[in-house]
Amino acid sequence: MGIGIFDFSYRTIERFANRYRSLMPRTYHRYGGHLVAVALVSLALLVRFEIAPLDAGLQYLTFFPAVALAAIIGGFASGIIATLLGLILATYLFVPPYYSFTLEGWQSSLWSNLVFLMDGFIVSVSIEAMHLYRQKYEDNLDELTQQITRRDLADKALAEQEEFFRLMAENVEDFIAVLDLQGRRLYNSPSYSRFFGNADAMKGTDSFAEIHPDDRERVKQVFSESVKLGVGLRTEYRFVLPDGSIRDMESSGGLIRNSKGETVRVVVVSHDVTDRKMVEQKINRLAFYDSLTQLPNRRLLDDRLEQAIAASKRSGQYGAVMFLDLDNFKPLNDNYGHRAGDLLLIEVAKRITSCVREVDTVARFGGDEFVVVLSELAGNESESAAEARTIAKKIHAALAEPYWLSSNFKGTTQLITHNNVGASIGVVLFNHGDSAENILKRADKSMYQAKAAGRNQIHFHVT
Ligand SMILES: Nc1nc2c(ncn2[C@@H]2O[C@H](COP(=O)(O)OP(=O)(O)OP(=O)(O)O)[C@@H](O)[C@H]2O)c(=O)[nH]1
Repeated sequence: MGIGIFDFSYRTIERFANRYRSLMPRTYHRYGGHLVAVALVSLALLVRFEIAPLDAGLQYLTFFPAVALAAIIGGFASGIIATLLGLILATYLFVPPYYSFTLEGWQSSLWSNLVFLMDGFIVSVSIEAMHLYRQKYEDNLDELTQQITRRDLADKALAEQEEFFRLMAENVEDFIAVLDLQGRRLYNSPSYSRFFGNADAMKGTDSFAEIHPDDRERVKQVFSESVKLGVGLRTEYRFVLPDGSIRDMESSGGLIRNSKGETVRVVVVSHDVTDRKMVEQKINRLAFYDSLTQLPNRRLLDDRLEQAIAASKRSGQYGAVMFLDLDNFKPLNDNYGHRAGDLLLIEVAKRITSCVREVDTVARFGGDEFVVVLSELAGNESESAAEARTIAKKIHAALAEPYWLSSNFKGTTQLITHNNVGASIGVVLFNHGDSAENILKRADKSMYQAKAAGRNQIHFHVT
């Protein structure tokens, strides 16, 4: 309480002192305090002279408040000036019988002068110490206030960021997950509920569990590589939903690091690309597959043939191209309609495909023409030719089987049986890295020779 009142008085006086200083030009700040010291001591002198009895020895009630005020306003030097001035005035001008400077007077008042001087000094030093202490305290307080303000601002910015992130995560269509370094889920955005029910219930579960088994190991590898390298990586995979349906996903990772720069969390942002994949597949099919038979078209055939030629060049194994044109196909169209012809072409495509291996290619070249590319035949010509001939014969046999086709010719729908579909087949072997164009030309020529030889024949190109 006592300290409180003192502190309040001190601060009030200091406030006035600051006000006083602010009114003075800057160059007079140092002397302003001294001026106040002189003024205060003069005031004390006046008070003492006018009201206090001269011999009452009440200098402490007049001069020391003046010294204290001078020290508060002007600092230590002003306090000392007030002390010295007070000492001279109190001792030599007003205390009888020492109204003048005499040796006797000086000696008699030595002790009281020294005590007065010491008191003034102690008052001035105490107030100066308080000045310094307060200054330091205020500086610390300033620093503390600034720190708190900075922390408040940082906290506010963080809270705003978190709110922004939360709003973003909870309102985007994308899937946002925060995982620990083992791939366990720490957070899943509400969008996950669309796939797996309650997103909150996913907390702590294995994030790889719902990935298609065929993709799981690859995704795990990408995840650990991303953590190891310290960079987020993109990957594609499939989710298997609880109802067994499959969604194509595309994900990219981001890493959260601690203050030491170590990775502590992985943020994965994924989006459902199922629809895009379907459109891509559709476009791809339209660009590279025949819409009627679903076989590769000429464009894809060229590509597959180039690959087969390159592989043959590397391995030294022969490959073969068969050019196949159906015999007497036109009458089927004419007699039973285009639809019946279409159905036959679809069935022919299936039967040819069933005669070859996975590595081989069956393409629809156009109309009733098909091309078969056989890869990885034998290492010598005769053996390869024998293999190709076996496959060509197999195709002949498969095509010769009866067909049951539905026809709606001239407004009536009927089921027809079509027998003995023949095909003229021209065969070319390759292994020297000849161009795809030349190989196809030769195969086409051989097919015409097979036709010329009476149809339903196999003709090998002879070099
Ligand atoms: N139904 C159907 N017919 C087609 C299609 N593309 C071509 N054609 C027909 O297939 C026939 C092919 O003509 P050709 O090969 O000369 O007829 P072909 O009777 O087999 O004659 P050869 O080959 O000499 O035995 C034409 O009548 C075309 O209109 C198709 O996509 N669907």
